[in-house]
Order: sequence, then C-alpha cells, then structure tokens
Amino acid sequence: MTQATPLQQLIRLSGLVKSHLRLLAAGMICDATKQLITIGIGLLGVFLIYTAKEQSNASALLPIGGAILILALARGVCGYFGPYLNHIAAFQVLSDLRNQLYRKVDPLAPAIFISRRTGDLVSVAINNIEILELFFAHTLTQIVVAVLVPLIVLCGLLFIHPSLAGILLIFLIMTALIPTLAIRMNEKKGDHLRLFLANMGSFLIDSVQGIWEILAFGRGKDRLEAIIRMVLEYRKEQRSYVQVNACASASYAVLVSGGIVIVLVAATILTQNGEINPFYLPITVILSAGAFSATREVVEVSKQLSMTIAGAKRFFEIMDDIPVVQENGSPAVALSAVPEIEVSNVWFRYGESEPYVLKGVSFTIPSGCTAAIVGLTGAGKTTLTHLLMRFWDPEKGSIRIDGHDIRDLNLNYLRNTVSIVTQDIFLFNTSIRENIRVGKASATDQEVEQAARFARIHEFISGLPDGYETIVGERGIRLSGGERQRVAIARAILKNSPVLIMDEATSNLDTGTEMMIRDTIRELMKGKTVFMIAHRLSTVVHADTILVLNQGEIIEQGTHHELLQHDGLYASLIAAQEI
Ligand SMILES: Nc1ncnc2c1ncn2[C@@H]1O[C@H](COP(=O)(O)OP(=O)(O)OP(=O)(O)O)[C@@H](O)[C@H]1O
Repeated sequence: MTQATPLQQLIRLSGLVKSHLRLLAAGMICDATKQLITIGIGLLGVFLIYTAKEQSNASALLPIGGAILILALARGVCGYFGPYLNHIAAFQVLSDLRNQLYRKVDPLAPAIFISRRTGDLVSVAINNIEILELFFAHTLTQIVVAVLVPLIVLCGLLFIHPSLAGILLIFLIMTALIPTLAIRMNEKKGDHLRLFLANMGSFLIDSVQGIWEILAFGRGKDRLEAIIRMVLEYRKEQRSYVQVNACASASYAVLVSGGIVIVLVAATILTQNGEINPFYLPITVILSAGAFSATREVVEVSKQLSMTIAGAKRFFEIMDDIPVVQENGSPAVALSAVPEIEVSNVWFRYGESEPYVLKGVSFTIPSGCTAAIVGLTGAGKTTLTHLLMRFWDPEKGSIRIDGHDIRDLNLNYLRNTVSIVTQDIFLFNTSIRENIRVGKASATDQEVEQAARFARIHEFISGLPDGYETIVGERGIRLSGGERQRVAIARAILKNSPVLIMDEATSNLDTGTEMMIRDTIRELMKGKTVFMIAHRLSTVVHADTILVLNQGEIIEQGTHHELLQHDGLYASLIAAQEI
C-alpha cells in the first residue's frame, strides 16, 4: 500500500466512513442547504430592491423581508448542524481508527518494535489519525457540496444564458485544479513533514525515557541542542510547504474574483445586446459568488490534504503490516493441568539477514518438571521463552505442549497457559493493587493481597501511606528493583497458570530476600512445568534437568551433579561463581 497514489489513499480513506454514512449525509445536506440558502437570500435581496424600486407601498416588501428573515434563521440552523454532524461523524471515525490501530498493534507486537520506534507508533496513533479529522469533517462532504451547488448554479445560469454558464464552468474547472496541484506539489513534502514530526516525537520520548542516563552522563545540553536543531529544521521544512499553500490561496483569490468579474462583464455585454434582461445582472453575480463560495472550504482544506494523505499512508502501513505470528489456533484444544513441553529441532533468527540465534535446539520438559537453562550472555535463553509465548515462531522445528504444536493453539489460550516472571518487569503507572491484578483481571482484593503475602511484599505495601493504592509512578519508579520483582512474582502467583517461565526471576533480590522467598517460589513452582533461566547458578541446582546453551546450541544437558562430573561449560560456570 506504500505505493498507492494520493487518489487511491483518499478512496481508501473514504471507505472507512461506511458505518457513519447517515451522519455524514445529514451533515452534507445541511452544508449544501446552507450554501443554497445563502444564494437564495441574495436572490431575494435583489427581488427586494426591485420591488422597492417599482412599488411605493412598503407593505409589499414585508413578505420578501419575512422570507429573508426565515431563510437567515434556516441558514443559522444549517450552519450549526452541518459542522456539528460532520464533526460527530469524523470523531466517530477517528475513534474507530484508533481502536483498529490498537487492536492491530497487539498481534504485531513485539516484533513491530524491531522496525518501529515507540514514538513512531504514538505519532501514528495521535498525530496522524488526528489530522485525518480534516478529511472526514472538512473535506469529504464538502467535496459533494462543492460539486452539487455549482451544478445547480450552472443550471440557473444556463437558464439566463448558456454562455454565462460556459464561462463560469471554465473558472470552476480551473478552481478544481488547485487542490489537485496543491496535493501533487506537496505530496513528498507532506510525507517528509509527517516523518520528520514522528522522528522528532521519537527523539523526545527517547530523551524523556532516558533522562536518568542523560543526567548521569551530563548529556542534557547535547540533547537540548539536538532538539533545538530539529525544531529549526522542521520550521524550515514547513516554510516551503506553506509557500505552495500561499500560491494555492492566491490562485484561488484570482480565479474567484476573475470568474465573477468576467461573468458580470459577459452578462453586461449580453444585456447591452438585448440578449438578457438587466434584472439578471446582479443575479449572475450572486449565482457566481455562490458557486465559488461552495468550493472555498475544499480549496482551503486541500492545502493540508497532502499532510492528511501522508498521515493516512502511515496509518495504512501499520494496518497492512502482517504479524509475524498468525492466529490459527482452535479454542477447542484443551491442555492438561500440568502439561509436557517438547522443543524439537528449533531454528530461529530475528530477521532473514540476521544470524541464527537458536540452532537446532531440542529438549523435553516432562509434565511437572523443572528445566533450567544456563549459558553465557547472548546465548539465546530469553529468545527461547519468546518462542514459547509465541512472540515469534521458529523458522524450522516445532514447540509442542502436550503433543500440540503451539501454532495450532489459540494464542490467548496459550498465553494464559504460561506465566512469565522476567528480569525487567514493566509496571504500569497505576496502583500497586492494579499492577498485581495484571496477573488476573478478575482477582478480588483478598486474592491480590494473598498473592502479595506469598511474594513477601505484603508487609512492605501495607507500610506505605497509601498501602495497595500507592501509585507506583512511571515504570514503577517508586519501587526498588527487588520490590518490582516481587510484584512480578505476585502477578504470577495470581495468574497460577500450569506453565511457568522464570527468566532471571530473582536476579534483583538480595540474598536475604531471595532466601526468604525461595520457599514461595518453590511453592509457586509446585505442580507446574517450569522453564527457568538464571545466571545465578545456585538457583538452578535443584532443577530436574539443566540445559547448557552456547551460541544457540545445547551443548550439555543433565542434572547438576551429572554436569559437574561432565566438567564442561556448566562446571566452569559453577567454578567461576564460587570464586
Ligand atoms: N528483538 C531482537 N532483535 C534482534 N536480535 C535480537 C533481539 N533480541 C535478542 N536478539 C539477539 O539474539 C541473541 C540472543 O539474545 P537473548 O536475549 O535470547 O540472549 P540471552 O541468552 O537471554 O542473553 P542474556 O543472558 O544476556 O539475557 C543476542 O545476540 C541478541 O542480540
């Protein structure tokens, strides 16, 4: 879809309003009626002047004056409802688009973040969708009005004299070219500006998220200068964009006044030649002005249309993105309460041009057993957990739970079957209670507190002035690493799923706390099939089987004692940690 022309993008955008057509049609009728009433008031004004000239009796003017007053009121009503209905419809479309986008990001994540920055996605969700308001509220129905009203006017002029209609038609066609030219001339610029804005947003988000590092390394001044440079460059880019827009405005002004004057001159000549009644002279002016007035909003908005198209393009790019993991699973498959996991000849890399991270990995974790995976940093341990959760799929080989290929399971069901406690848990900027409740949305307050007790964090939370209602701050800044990790453990306790992944689950705990919650973790692991990753090898010695992963390959496998006897990489890692 990235290759689509502006017209194709606009047609695709128009397709998004299907379920709001009634509102838009009502808005369009109000807008068109308002334009026609304006012309009607002008015509009645002409009639009023002629009547005043011909009749000495003022009461003859009253019905015309009354009609003008009623039309003026009706114009006000249409002037209210037109924009109101168009905006209501537009905002409904925008909220649909945001919902569609959020729904789409879910299956695209986390792979999407390899190619896109968070700021980029935020920019699409906020700025790029917001700018589409211009199209839905100010362009779509106005295009219809800009065609319909001039057509009616042309019929009126045709009735007065065909040549007047011909002249106006030429000017209207030239006016219609302005939006097309403005879009064409600004197309690349619009893309560029949208991208620039997204990059600037990403840079700002990066700067805010990395504020600790920026302060710690004294890079605040550099960052500020970079931001100022970006803002200046953006201003420069905007200037050339605005130049095209100014040309469009100027051309429109020339065409409108030129069109009206030439129609008037032609009408005057026709009057002098006796081909039309002089009564029609002011009417031709009112009709021509009315026709141009109906096109004004489209021409005005068209100056921004290239930005709108660029926004649409970026939105559609995400909507057309194909998730790396496809949902094929049937919800009918039911796994046992304590499933077996079988990883069979798994090959995986993060991209076609990337090296393999896992190379023919095979192992089985029998039902209710614990497999620990150890290895040097970057060996591919976390990647294995990603495959187990189906954040990615293996390129070759398979992962089976209870004999079912996980690609055949319903994604939600699979992810509900697996709990994960990771080394870098994400906490939402809400209360501790809600953060624990992430493990089970329907958990009662008692269940949340019970889980916190098991995770040895209840006492700490109760000691806080706001207890469980304490807001943890952005990314849980209010809590220490160890406290965050215990919240993660509480979540997993609450989720209580049959498969448990512990990825450095106790790495942030001091030895004292780790000892304290060791029993809890054992309790948590009981009756579950567990996959455990640990650098601190003291935590894996009791595992039923230990897998040693080296550069994506399993090079040793056995119990702690077996591996010590084998005297390979595991034994050397143990020796290194005992030093
Ligand atoms: N999203 C990603 N995109 C591209 N490469 C990635 C991605 N995630 C990890 N990698 C690469 O895959 C390799 C394995 O990473 P992984 O995180 O699985 O290792 P690990 O054994 O868990 O390391 P550690 O013990 O340091 O956590 C690394 O070389 C890493 O650079």
